[in-house]
Amino acid sequence: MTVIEVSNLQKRYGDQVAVRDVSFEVRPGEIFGIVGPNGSGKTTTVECLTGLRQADGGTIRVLGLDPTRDRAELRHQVGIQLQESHLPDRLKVWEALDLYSSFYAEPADWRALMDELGLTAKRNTVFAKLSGGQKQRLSVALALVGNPRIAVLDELTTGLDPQARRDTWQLVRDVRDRGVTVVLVTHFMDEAERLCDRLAVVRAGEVVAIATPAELVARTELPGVERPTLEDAVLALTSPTATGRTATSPN
Ligand SMILES: Nc1ncnc2c1ncn2[C@@H]1O[C@H](COP(=O)(O)OP(=O)(O)OP(=O)(O)O)[C@@H](O)[C@H]1O
Repeated sequence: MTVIEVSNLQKRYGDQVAVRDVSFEVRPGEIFGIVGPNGSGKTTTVECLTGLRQADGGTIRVLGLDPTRDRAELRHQVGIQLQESHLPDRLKVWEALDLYSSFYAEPADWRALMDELGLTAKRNTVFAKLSGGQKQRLSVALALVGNPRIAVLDELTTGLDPQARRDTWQLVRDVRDRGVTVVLVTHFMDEAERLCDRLAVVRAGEVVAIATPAELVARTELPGVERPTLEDAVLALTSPTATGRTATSPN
């Protein structure tokens, strides 16, 4: 059984091919990571699967639904935290959480989320006066406030301090333990290694490997490198000189 199925996704912006051919499946309750260089199509892919952008080709099914056609229905099932979230400058932290939770039939307890994300002391601070990391925490809280079945998190911990990163990882694990399936776009290999059950590695709009972090490392053979890391493995797969896909099938 799969929660998300992406088959031969394609997306162009004018002449620019952002996603050339992306296919993957996400299983229930897993934390599925998408990694790859800047501009390789990760954000575009997650925007297509959440219905924020319309694909030019291929098919996407999320909980059996089409994200473009069934966007209204999926909105209640999928929580999204995007790279740059903007809220009205004068909206206070608690007001944002209260407002977002009012959009959902069965919201999470926003006060508990505010607490878990270390925002309680900032509850009366307006969005414009939050630090970058605090804005990031708020965007994670807003992605989870609707009690979604799927959470899509794009560069979840960018801008967070080391303690906040670890707290956020724990929060994602807790969310997964409650049965939520997580799709996580990240540039941090420590995050991918600690958090993700499986990773899709993308390069120039194509999936070049799908495997567990440990499998990706085990497959990597680099001259002169005795114990390759996950970063070595991903760089070897995505460097401009890398060719082809790994021996095993992408799924
Ligand atoms: N709105 C847009 N209009 C035109 N081109 C875009 C737009 N959004 C993305 N692109 C282009 O599409 C390609 C893929 O971008 P995308 O943001 O999906 O990559 P990414 O893998 O998420 O990158 P990053 O790691 O830097 O966030 C890039 O070449 C980018 O310049």
